Amino acid sequence: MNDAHSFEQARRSIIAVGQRIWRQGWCPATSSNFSQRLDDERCAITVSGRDKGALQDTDIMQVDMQGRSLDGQKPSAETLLHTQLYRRDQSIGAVLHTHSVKATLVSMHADGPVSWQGLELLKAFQGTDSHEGNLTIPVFDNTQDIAALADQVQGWMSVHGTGVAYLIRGHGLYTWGRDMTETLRHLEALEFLLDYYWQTHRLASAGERLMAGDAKA
Ligand SMILES: CSCCC(=O)C(=O)COP(=O)(O)O
Ligand SMILES: [Zn+2]
Repeated sequence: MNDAHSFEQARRSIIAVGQRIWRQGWCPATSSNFSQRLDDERCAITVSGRDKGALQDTDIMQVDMQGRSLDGQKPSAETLLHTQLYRRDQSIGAVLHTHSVKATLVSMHADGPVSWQGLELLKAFQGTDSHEGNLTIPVFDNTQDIAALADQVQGWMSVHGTGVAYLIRGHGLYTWGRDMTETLRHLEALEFLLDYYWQTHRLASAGERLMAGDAKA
């Protein structure tokens, strides 16, 4: 695939994925950012501040793997979180970042990494072929210093492996995969798992309040 064709294909897939996940309510109010690898040196990424449910061709731009604009447009404020992933793992072909209510709730509730096990939907993740598998994703504190956050993510991955996703507290979810189709599957599975986590923990804490005699629980 030549350069122009590959950028055009990335634009089409980012625009389509934006429409699909915006309809789910996972990227409100211009939040979220999406990218797709073009080659070892470049990725296509959303321009900062654009409506992710109504992306136009001009809302997708190119950056190098240090996050520098290659066409004069202003890339996503969180570009370094995408390029960290592409630099770390050559097999990563697409990255999706979203701001769903469930991702935000779970990120605020969890006081450490979030885990799931015993669920059939875990098989949606590349490399997991049984519901008996376990998935754990880290939660990083939010910051406006995205370069520092990218370093922190890199440090975590050096110890624990690349994994498939992470949460940023009070902010949202990052996930990735070998291509956009796999990354979208990971995102949808994670949204299911976050919903499941939230509902089970909410029920558990309501039960605890009932046991403690709080009639309003
Ligand atoms: C209104 S959302 C605040 C910024 C953010 O978290 C986000 O995901 C969107 O930033 P971008 O620069 O990629 O549009
Ligand atoms: Zn964000």
